[in-house]
Amino acid sequence: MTDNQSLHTPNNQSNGVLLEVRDLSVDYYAVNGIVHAVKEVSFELRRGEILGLAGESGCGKSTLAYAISRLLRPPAYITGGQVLYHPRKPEKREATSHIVAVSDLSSGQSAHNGTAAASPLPSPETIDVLRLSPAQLRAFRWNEMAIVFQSAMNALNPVMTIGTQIMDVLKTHCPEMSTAQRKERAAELLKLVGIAPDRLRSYPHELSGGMRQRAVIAIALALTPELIIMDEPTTALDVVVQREILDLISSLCREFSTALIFITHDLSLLLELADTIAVMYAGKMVEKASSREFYAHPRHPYSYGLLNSFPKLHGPIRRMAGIPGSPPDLRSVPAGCAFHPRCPFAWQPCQRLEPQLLPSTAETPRQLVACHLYDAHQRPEGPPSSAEFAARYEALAEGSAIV
Ligand SMILES: Nc1ncnc2c1ncn2[C@@H]1O[C@H](COP(=O)(O)OP(=O)(O)OP(=O)(O)O)[C@@H](O)[C@H]1O
Repeated sequence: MTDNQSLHTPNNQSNGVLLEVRDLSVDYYAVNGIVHAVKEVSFELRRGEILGLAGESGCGKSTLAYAISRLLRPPAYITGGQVLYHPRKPEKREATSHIVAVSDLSSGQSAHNGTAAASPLPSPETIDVLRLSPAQLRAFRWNEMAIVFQSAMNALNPVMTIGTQIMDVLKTHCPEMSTAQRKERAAELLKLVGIAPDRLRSYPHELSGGMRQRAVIAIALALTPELIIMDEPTTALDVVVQREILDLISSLCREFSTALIFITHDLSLLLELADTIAVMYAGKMVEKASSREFYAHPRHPYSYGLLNSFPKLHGPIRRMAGIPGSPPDLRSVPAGCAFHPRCPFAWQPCQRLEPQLLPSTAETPRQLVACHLYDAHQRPEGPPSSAEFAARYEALAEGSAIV
């Protein structure tokens, strides 16, 4: 990948923060023990920003996304934290004006007793997502946030035409629209995702996988949400169609300034799509950086290993080292840094102190990393160089002992 390719830097216009996740924790109360799937995860998402969530299978990416969208079901429980959403559009504020605001919650009003819905509040500046009532949540989900799952294209109703399915969403959430307006809007949405409007009359089985996924994206866009969460939306598609869908998602997000949380195992794909990359390991966020910074200098040893587990299309040829071992059982994560048993740099503090997500270096304050290598108290000589990272992982690939 070259510099002039699509390694985006965050959109730093005056458009501020859309979503704040603060110390969010989720446990699964499974029969064989408590799984700490998400642990005190905090991050901010700006309007129009594309955030890519990466990490090995089972590190908590989907659980985090489900928690933000309040789609978790028992045995999953949110055990702490906040999800704060800052709406922008005046018309959207009107649509969600019955949603309880943080300021009103702090005055003691319950979000769950229906009072808020019965007496509409002034347009909230901040929506406390975890405290919305089921009715408020339904409005919030469609008006402000849409979710596209991996299997979404198979979740289309097989006995309803695509047009009916799009128009149903509009009918439920925009009852003021006439049938003709709904039809017009449905055709517009299909066009937007590159499907000919005459396909409104098609049933899902009459569309290819790529077209079904496009139709799902059209449904997600129906109410022009400000935030879309996509969990592995392209994994079931072949690489050519995958590329087309990604280009589509990217251009739609840029066009409408829609923020996107995109989850995938495929880090190389994220580097092309996302403004920001967040890496999770064992339920925690261990690094967050712009795609450009991340690609140039992954700071966490885990990020380095992850990035070097994928072949590069550009730049010098080098060995793919991979990461030895496997992620821990989330019912009993190792003390200290959860990655230390697999880390080629682990030393004493890593076994007892849990590192916090902090600015990596003075020069890269926006690149956050949770690693003692960047803690001047623990390592006064400063973090290792890129060459040292490469050498340690090279040694692992050669089968040398971890230092
Ligand atoms: N219903 C459940 N009961 C118990 N544990 C669960 C349940 N669902 C998920 N988990 C556990 O929670 C952890 C996080 O799972 P999650 O699906 O969020 O990870 P992920 O990073 O999205 O993985 P993948 O990329 O494979 O989808 C895993 O250890 C998983 O085994």
